[in-house]
Amino acid sequence: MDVENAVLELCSLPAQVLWSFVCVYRTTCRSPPGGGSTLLLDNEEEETRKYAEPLIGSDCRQGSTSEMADLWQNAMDHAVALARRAGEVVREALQDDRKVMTKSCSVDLVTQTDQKVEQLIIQSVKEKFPTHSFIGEESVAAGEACVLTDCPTWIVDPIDGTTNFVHAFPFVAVSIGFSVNRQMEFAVVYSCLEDKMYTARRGKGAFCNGEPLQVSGQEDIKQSIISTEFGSSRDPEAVEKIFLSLRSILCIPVHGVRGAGTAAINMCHVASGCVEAYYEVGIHVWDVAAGSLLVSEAGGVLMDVDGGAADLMSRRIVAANSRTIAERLVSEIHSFSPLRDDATP
Ligand SMILES: Nc1ncnc2c1ncn2[C@@H]1O[C@H](CO)[C@@H](O)[C@H]1OP(=O)(O)O
Ligand SMILES: [Mg+2]
Repeated sequence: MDVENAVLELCSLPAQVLWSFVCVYRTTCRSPPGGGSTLLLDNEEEETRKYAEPLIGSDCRQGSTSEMADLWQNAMDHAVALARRAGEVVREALQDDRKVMTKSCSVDLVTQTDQKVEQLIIQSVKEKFPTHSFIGEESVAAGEACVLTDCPTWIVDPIDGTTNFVHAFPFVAVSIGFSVNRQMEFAVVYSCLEDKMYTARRGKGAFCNGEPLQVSGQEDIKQSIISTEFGSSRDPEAVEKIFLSLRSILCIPVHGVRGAGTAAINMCHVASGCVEAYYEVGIHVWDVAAGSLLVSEAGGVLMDVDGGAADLMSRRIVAANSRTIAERLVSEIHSFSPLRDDATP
């Protein structure tokens, strides 16, 4: 059962009874050693107690239930602080020469700053939340598995927009998504050169620097801006499909096609309402995990490029202000299927 729903259902019980339930739940829901999902973990004890305690002497039915049930606020606060620190490192690195290396091909770039920022984030999270899992762009590039389990998982792109960073093109983001039971719980995208901190918490809305975000209300694709990227694949078949899609969409016609050079910021633009939709084939889970929650919490929809359910591991995404715009886009996209992020080698 969902932890938060369980707590909500029990909110009419006296505080002492509730705390007993929490202790029993903690004991009974642990995974067997070495496998399975973990619902409540040692380091969440503090959070659990924090949100149970306000019940004492108060009637939870009068308003504090959502706060009480938010078990992950402490982790989210930590993610925001880490993203801000990572952003400082990125800004400082822009003052220096950037040594550029390549990964899958000559236009898939990485710098020492990508690696340094990912290490900074992962080390800090490991100290504070030692039982949590990670999927990090540079860790996967170094050979770690890219598998999403039910465990609390930090999905980290230390620099989304590395090509922009290398060229000092001013859209660079630190992207941190957090999932539990394979569902996004919170999202932090820090656009560090604009100093914009985008945050979202499941069921509680999306924000930029604390201001609530709302997707555009535009339902006519001919009055819309669509964003996408060319990505890093130069495989002729993929490039052909990318151009066919772009041509079809441009000639609907739409008001314009844009691309910030980072999937995370493109999705923040959808959440903010200045772009109606973003689509791309070839992205990775770390590019879109946080952005997906920002879009849905701002009132938008997520979809596969063929119109099915969005799948963060599939390397295909449509993120739109509405189902109408998403489905219209899908009808113009020439889709293809890159190797999934969780494909077994
Ligand atoms: N040459 C390139 N041009 C555009 N995006 C690229 C790219 N190489 C990799 N990407 C990645 O693909 C995503 C969507 O285009 C971007 O967010 C970017 O994430 P990255 O900077 O974290 O690698
Ligand atoms: Mg990225």
